[in-house]
Amino acid sequence: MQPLTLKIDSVQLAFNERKILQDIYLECKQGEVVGLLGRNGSGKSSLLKIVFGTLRSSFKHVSIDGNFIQHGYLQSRIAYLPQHNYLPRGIKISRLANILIDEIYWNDFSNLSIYQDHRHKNAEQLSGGELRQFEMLMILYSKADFILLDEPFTHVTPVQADYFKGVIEKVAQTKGIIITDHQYQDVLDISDRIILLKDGCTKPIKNIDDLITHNYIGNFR
Ligand SMILES: Nc1ncnc2c1ncn2[C@@H]1O[C@H](COP(=O)(O)OP(=O)(O)OP(=O)(O)O)[C@@H](O)[C@H]1O
Repeated sequence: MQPLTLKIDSVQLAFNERKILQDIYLECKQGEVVGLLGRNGSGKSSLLKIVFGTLRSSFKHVSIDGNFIQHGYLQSRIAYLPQHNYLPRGIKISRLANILIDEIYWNDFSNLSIYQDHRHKNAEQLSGGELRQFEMLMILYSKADFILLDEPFTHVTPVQADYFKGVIEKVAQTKGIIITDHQYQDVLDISDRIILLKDGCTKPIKNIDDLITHNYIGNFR
């Protein structure tokens, strides 16, 4: 089957007449990881929420293979890992897993020691790091064609971040992934393409020098 393409175009967002997003163009195909970088407050989370459909913008064009998507969260087309915790507190991990995990990934997920050790617990009985691991894994192993990851490496140890990078690369064989995180080296490691969000506009980044030119990172060389 041909890989699907998620297209995000002409997003316009302002808060209290302050323009946040104004010239946005982003594409992601199943099979690729697109890294979205940008300074604090540049609008990365807002853009991901607009694509997912939980934040309204004055204009947007989001489509999958030409079919307009108003609410990405419907029909499991798009899954989104927000910065904050999202799993409901009072439901057992095993029950959530049964609902959220795609059957093709069930063996990968259910054999993980973290699942074996904690499946009988509710989310509120997990440590912050354990909860974040489950939230991340349940998004990555979900049925969605496209995955949006907002700061997946924040609050996790380097070893966990490396493990997540491996899972991202694995599921990206069949899914399209857009990832943003301030651990930019981790993002560079796994991304096929990098887009910088600056002054409300998306800018394709060709190499590390572009990130220096755009003042996203300093020139330490
Ligand atoms: N509900 C809101 N009302 C008013 N302003 C908002 C609202 N949500 C976000 N903003 C502002 O919009 C801008 C973009 O916020 P956003 O969270 O999208 O940035 P970000 O690039 O994800 O930042 P960070 O890297 O710090 O997480 C910020 O200046 C923020 O203060």
